[in-house]
Amino acid sequence: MALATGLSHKCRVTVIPTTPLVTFLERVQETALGTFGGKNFDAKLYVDLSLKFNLSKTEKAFDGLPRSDENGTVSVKDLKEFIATYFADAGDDLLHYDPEDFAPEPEGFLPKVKNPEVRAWALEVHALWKNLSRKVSDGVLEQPELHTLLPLPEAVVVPGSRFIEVYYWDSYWIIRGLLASKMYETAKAIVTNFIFLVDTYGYVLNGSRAYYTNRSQPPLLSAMVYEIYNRTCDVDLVRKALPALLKEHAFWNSEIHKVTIQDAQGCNHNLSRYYAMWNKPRPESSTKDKESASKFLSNSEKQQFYRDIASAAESGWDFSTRWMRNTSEFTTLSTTSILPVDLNVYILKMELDIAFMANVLGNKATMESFLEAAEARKKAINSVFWNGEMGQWFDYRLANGTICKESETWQACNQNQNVYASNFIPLWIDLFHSDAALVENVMGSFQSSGLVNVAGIATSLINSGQQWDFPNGWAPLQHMIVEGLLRSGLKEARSLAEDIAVRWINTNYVGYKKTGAMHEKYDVQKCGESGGGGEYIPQTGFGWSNGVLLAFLEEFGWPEDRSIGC
Ligand SMILES: OC[C@H]1O[C@H](O[C@H]2O[C@H](CO)[C@@H](O)[C@H](O)[C@H]2O)[C@H](O)[C@@H](O)[C@@H]1O
Repeated sequence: MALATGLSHKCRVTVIPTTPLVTFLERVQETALGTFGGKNFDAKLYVDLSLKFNLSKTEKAFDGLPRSDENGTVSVKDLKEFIATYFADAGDDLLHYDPEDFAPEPEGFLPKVKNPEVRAWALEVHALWKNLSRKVSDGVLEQPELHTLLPLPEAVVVPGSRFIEVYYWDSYWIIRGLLASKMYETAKAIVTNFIFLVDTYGYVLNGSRAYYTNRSQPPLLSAMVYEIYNRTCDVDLVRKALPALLKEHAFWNSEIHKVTIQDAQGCNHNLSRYYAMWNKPRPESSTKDKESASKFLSNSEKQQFYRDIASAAESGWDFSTRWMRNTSEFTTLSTTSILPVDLNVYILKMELDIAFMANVLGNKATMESFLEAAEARKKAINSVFWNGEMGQWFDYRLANGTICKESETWQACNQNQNVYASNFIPLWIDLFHSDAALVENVMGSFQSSGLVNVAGIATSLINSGQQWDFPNGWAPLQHMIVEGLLRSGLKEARSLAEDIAVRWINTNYVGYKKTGAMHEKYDVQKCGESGGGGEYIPQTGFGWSNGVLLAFLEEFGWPEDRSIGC
């Protein structure tokens, strides 16, 4: 249940309270940092622990641990013993699962991949779906209060390494890979879980943990259903999904998300922003967030900063200079006062997908009203974000802090003219391809932007040390831009798309041969190198990278006589 207080509805302090277990585990996390020190410390590990006994017994034992007089530190021996006695291992509640629709070499698998070396590697990556498939244990269903893992009805595919639960936007690219792997039932099971989350919470959560209930992630459920339907023609899936999609659409257009911008002609445009329903440190990174917020003196400044941190996590771009007013100062993070291009593209896609699905189900009224909504959002995207001179769509910064006003007047200087891969995400949507001259303008701007590097598309041009900035390249961003170029129908765009896909496949391959793993992100300056930066060590596994690789190989294939590598 959301708690809302305050005067103006735009400025309401909307917070979804967390569970007593999460609050307790944050205390354990803080103690662990004091005891074990910051080296190799992963704060998330502690909020993922599940209890062996009830919370009050565990808390009593924790409070009884001997602490040093000076700073209250627990000894390494005592804390290790306490953890071993009172907690099951992180990940014990999500069991390995053998997907029934997995075949070692499915019929019709990547028909255009002719090179035997690439084919053998693609089959290894395909086999990773087995490693990454999980099902919630019966223990979680029977005693949910002992776990921060949330019960889900069906199996899931997780990203990998520290990310041992299902994630929302990752799953779109996981599903694209599963479709290339002909694992339609596994793909549908993921969607069924997300429909369950919408039914339960009103939106799809960032991930399936009690500490993620205060926010969503880039909304791609409709895109998942659309892709699965295109392959399977499963009308029942569409019938089950449509009510959840309508609910999700309402969530992203609710008071806290919707912002109205008035253009120079006096026309109002509604757009959406990220807005986490939270104003405290993120439990999975509580110790880090407290440290970052320590420079703020007042409670209300701290609360706003925490909301902006959680909202950046909601954007999937955690963290990036995109959300900072001063790109060299993390504490200027102001996610909630930015209207993001990509979020509005995803919502526009949701509107088009809903119209498509309503048509499949013969619901003409819904179809028409969502086509109208999509047209209005396209107009808004072009009025507020588009910059013809630069050939890009720029994020729009709301004036000074979180918007509390009903609407704001558009000003050119509020477009954030820094170059980000997200400035080109509208290309992903067919609606933006109707004007060939515009597509050519965007393509030229993209090619000269500095984003296209030897091993793929960089996230930005700013090397901030944050993981959603230069020199990192992320699979989802490669995929949306490549697919957008491809769909534009221009011949040169197709060859640029293929060129980028080949660079990406090469870097994935060399990285895999060197380390035996697929990586969460890559360094686009050096072929075969994984990415870095950010608040946790680089992860492997990795759901969306595997998905994008298989989707690229399915689309472009690999000729027998083309060698692979850098
Ligand atoms: O623990 C820190 C943050 O980790 C997640 O974000 C990153 O991993 C996700 C899973 O691959 C991915 O969806 C996201 O784009 C990454 O930045 C998590 O989603 C955050 O909420 C969390 O605070």
